[in-house]
Amino acid sequence: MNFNLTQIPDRTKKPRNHGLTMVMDKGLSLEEAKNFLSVASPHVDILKLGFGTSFVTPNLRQKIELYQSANIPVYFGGTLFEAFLIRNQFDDFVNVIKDYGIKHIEVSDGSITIPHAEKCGYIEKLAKIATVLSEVGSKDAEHIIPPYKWIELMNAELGAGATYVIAEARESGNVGIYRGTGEVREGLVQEILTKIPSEKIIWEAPQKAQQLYFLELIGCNVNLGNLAPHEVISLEAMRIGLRGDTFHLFLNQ
Ligand SMILES: C=C(OP(=O)(O)O)C(=O)O
Ligand SMILES: O=S([O-])[O-]
Repeated sequence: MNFNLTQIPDRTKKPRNHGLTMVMDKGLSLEEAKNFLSVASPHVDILKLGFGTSFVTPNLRQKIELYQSANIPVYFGGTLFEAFLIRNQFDDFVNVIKDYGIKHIEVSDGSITIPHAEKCGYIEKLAKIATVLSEVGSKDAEHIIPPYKWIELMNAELGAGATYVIAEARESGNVGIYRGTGEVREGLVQEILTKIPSEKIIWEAPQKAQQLYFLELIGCNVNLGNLAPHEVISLEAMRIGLRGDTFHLFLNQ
């Protein structure tokens, strides 16, 4: 840190196993990615190349190498996994993962329906070649999953070999664990936390009010995901009580 300030809560240190900030890159140029890393690298734990952008983005290999050389694991958004799956190209997906030297994989069913035993089978298979993050929740706002079901799904996916479960919100933060307005489904979140350790959950929380909710509920070392690249530094300040919203949260602890 740049100068001495007392009463700053203890953040876990990189490489962290909790307190993670997961960032979504949905199309930064190589130069933008370099600039982004020059300021935010110490505060980025994992980087998602959002949805199908990897298929389209130029310089994909260099971008992946850039993040990896900064010791930041990269993975393809689960939507890409689903895009391969629905085209019966699971083996091609695995080959792409290997070809690009990717070590983290998201398994999701946000856009398609996969029988859950089958989803767990993919998690089990992929956990043999990489660290699996599995996502629970639908991208369809009409598809409401009751809390007991979220818990069942998360437990089964962790049991199948996922290292983390991601709680769906999309980039917009208005599905899954949130209402259409972006408001947190608090009962759902609190019920999930009675059964699943918070260290194992990455909460997608693209909006500031959502990040604040989880910081107040779980503390500065909550795992948060779908951060926009330009908001990483401000999140880090907010995590440790250096933004108006969290100013009093960690004082005199
Ligand atoms: C970007 C993705 O996920 P989400 O919408 O959950 O952020 C994705 O699935 O690729
Ligand atoms: O696939 S997306 O846009 O969440």
